[in-house]
Amino acid sequence: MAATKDHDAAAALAAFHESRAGVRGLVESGVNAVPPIFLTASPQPQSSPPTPAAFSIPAVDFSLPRSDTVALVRAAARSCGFFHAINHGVPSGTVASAITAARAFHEQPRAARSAFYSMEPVGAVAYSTIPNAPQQGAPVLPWRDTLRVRFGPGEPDLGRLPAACRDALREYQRSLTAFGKEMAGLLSEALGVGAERLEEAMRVEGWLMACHYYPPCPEPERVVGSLEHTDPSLFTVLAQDGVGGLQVRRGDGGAGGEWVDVAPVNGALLVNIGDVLKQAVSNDELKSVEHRMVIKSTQDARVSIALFFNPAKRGASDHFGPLPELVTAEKPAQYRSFTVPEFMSSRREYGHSRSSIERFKMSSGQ
Ligand SMILES: O=C(O)CCC(=O)C(=O)O
Ligand SMILES: [Fe+2]
Repeated sequence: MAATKDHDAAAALAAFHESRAGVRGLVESGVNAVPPIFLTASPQPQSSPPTPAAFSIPAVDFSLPRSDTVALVRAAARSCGFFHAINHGVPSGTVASAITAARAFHEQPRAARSAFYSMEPVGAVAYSTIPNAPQQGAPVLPWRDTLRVRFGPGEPDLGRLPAACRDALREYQRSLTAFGKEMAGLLSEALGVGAERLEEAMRVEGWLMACHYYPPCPEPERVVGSLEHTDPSLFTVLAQDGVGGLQVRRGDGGAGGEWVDVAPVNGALLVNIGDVLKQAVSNDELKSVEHRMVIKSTQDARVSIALFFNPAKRGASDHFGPLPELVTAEKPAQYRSFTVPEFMSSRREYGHSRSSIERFKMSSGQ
């Protein structure tokens, strides 16, 4: 019985990928019931339960005197792990054009976008519905299509992308690179190790971009946009439209925390701390917080763009571990050092487990 079910799911998954049209393709063809490979065993609440004290993601204003901005980054990165960057210097038109371009890519006619459908990157580009990491009760697929673009190392091969989308995404990545350098300096100062420390240690680059498209769903509570996960990055910067659906886990980062909605803030960029910064640098001073996507709408598609900042130093001898300045007799190193390729191979690019944390965690007595 179970074997038949597995076989059916594998066949349905293969047929879905062969359609090369993504979840958007299903919606275009007028499905009014969600196919089983998208169904979750535990229906998702579309809104977080009302919290006793209203919760909102902290804002960090980049136009304040620098020491004030650093203090806000420090407080947010230690408590919530997420913050909205405001007055961040990235032109609002650049962000808006990138969101429009990502939407245009995902909404172009089926035949045009299916030419890009690929699980693995072709050149710098892959467009697909990325399966969920296998997990008890989790659906095989999320209700989401993703265009991944790799901007480095070297010159990205973006020639195959439609011109409108190519130019806007390139411009956005260029602008975000400057923002990311600024962010790295602020985080470095927030850790008390001097503004240049992170950059000198690892060279911080935002090379991997994920343009997500969450189509409207006829039965939103029965699917997931993204399973809960932490990001395999130093930090991630997210631009999103106004539809919403992102939730973060509050509390100590453990499995018991409640889920709360992250309401989109017009003009803000959402920054979150990833596992590489938490572990390989901060020695658990900063928080890498679990988040997930629920589908909110039966009408509107949601678009978001995640840019993952990571060390550009990726050689076999480039080992990263807790910064020596942050290791003390009272707080010994919580993680052993690792190379970026070692870290990435310990989890999928969009992995949903925290196994990498366990893998690099020092066991007592080590
Ligand atoms: O689309 C979103 O808001 C979240 C995406 C995300 O968490 C990711 O790409 O890691
Ligand atoms: Fe994420």
